[in-house]
Amino acid sequence: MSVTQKDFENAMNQVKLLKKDPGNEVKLKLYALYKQATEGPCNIPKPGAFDFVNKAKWDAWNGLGSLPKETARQNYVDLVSSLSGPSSESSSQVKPGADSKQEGYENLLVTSEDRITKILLNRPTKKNAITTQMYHEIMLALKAASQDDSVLTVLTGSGDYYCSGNDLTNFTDIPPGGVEEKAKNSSFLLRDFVNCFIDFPKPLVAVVNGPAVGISVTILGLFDIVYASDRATFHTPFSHLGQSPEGCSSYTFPKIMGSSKAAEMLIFGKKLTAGEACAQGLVTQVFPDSTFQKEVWTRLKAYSKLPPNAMRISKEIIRKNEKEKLHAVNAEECNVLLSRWQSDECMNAVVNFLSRKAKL
Ligand SMILES: CCCCCCCCCCC/C=C/C(=O)SCCNC(=O)CCNC(=O)[C@H](O)C(C)(C)COP(=O)(O)OP(=O)(O)OC[C@H]1O[C@@H](n2cnc3c(N)ncnc32)[C@H](O)[C@@H]1OP(=O)(O)O
Repeated sequence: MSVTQKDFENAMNQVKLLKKDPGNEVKLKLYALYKQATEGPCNIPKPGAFDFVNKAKWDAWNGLGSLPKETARQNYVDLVSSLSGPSSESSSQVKPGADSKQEGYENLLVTSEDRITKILLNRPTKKNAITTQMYHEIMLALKAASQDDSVLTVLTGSGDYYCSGNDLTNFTDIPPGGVEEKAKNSSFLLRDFVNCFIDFPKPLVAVVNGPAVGISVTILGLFDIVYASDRATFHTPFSHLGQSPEGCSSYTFPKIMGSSKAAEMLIFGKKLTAGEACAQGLVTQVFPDSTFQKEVWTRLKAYSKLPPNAMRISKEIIRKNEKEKLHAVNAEECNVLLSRWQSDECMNAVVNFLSRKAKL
């Protein structure tokens, strides 16, 4: 059976999550098959003999001759699946059942207990900032949660923050194709990431244990319930960063809180307290920090005993008329960001953040 584009994309994600370095020879094979599958036969001039790395890559790609794109795609998927050990499989195929902890994630802790799958952002020393790898891990965890035995899925953070948004060092890892290639890849990644939230089939709950920034705030409009500690704040400093709204917030926020309140957050970067966010409808309920975990989990355990099919079907009927619109909004936001990320305003803001400690 021939592989689909989705299988190919999944395989690309799996490669990023490989626990063990597969070695240079395999990496060259993967590179060559990827290029052949996406661009066809080698179409670039042979690098000079002393440009060792690019010459090795060119040899590997050129060596595939006129192998059809479809076959290259198939071979790529087969090669990745032969490399994926049991730990990387466990990230996409969650083991159903209670009290299980899923291995295979670097910066997430995913557990299933009492019919609730909890996805914990687990990078507290960096305030749970989301690296490129974490975007992939969260997508895999959501996919697994959508297929496991749980009836509710929870996203929460470890340490004092819920999440400080996109890890700004994601801007520094520029590939040989330059900023433009990086921006393009990031735009696809962001689109896929947000799509996972739009399409998530089970009730999705955010347990906002502390301050939330950027994308961790905007996607809240795609959750079914948002519980917040009274320590939490909600901040979307997009203009300060030379960026623009994502996570469908350009559509969900005006709908939830009205256009002028949404503008204060999304254009002017007004930071809301948990109480304010609740008054605006972004947060379902605020709890005192001292009893937050106990009260929230007691509530969620009670909800998890409700009939799962009824909950899933109710979610579906509540959301289904909006889905097409949300996908279109997501695609447009990602497209706008593609050029924002290449702007001087954005680059300067990122450089300022990354160099701030050096200035102290
Ligand atoms: C070319 C195109 C590439 C594009 C790639 C994009 C990919 C998809 C993008 C999706 C769109 C998302 C947008 C957003 O989320 S915008 C919001 C981004 N986040 C921020 O601007 C927050 C930045 N952080 C802060 O302002 C402060 O750190 C914070 C207020 C959160 C906490 O301050 P505090 O003083 O309490 O603590 P520290 O600053 O000392 O933080 C502790 C350590 O954590 C590191 N940290 C925190 N947040 C981030 C972050 N977002 N990115 C990277 N690193 C972060 C911080 O540097 C400290 O680290 P060190 O101890 O090592 O210095």
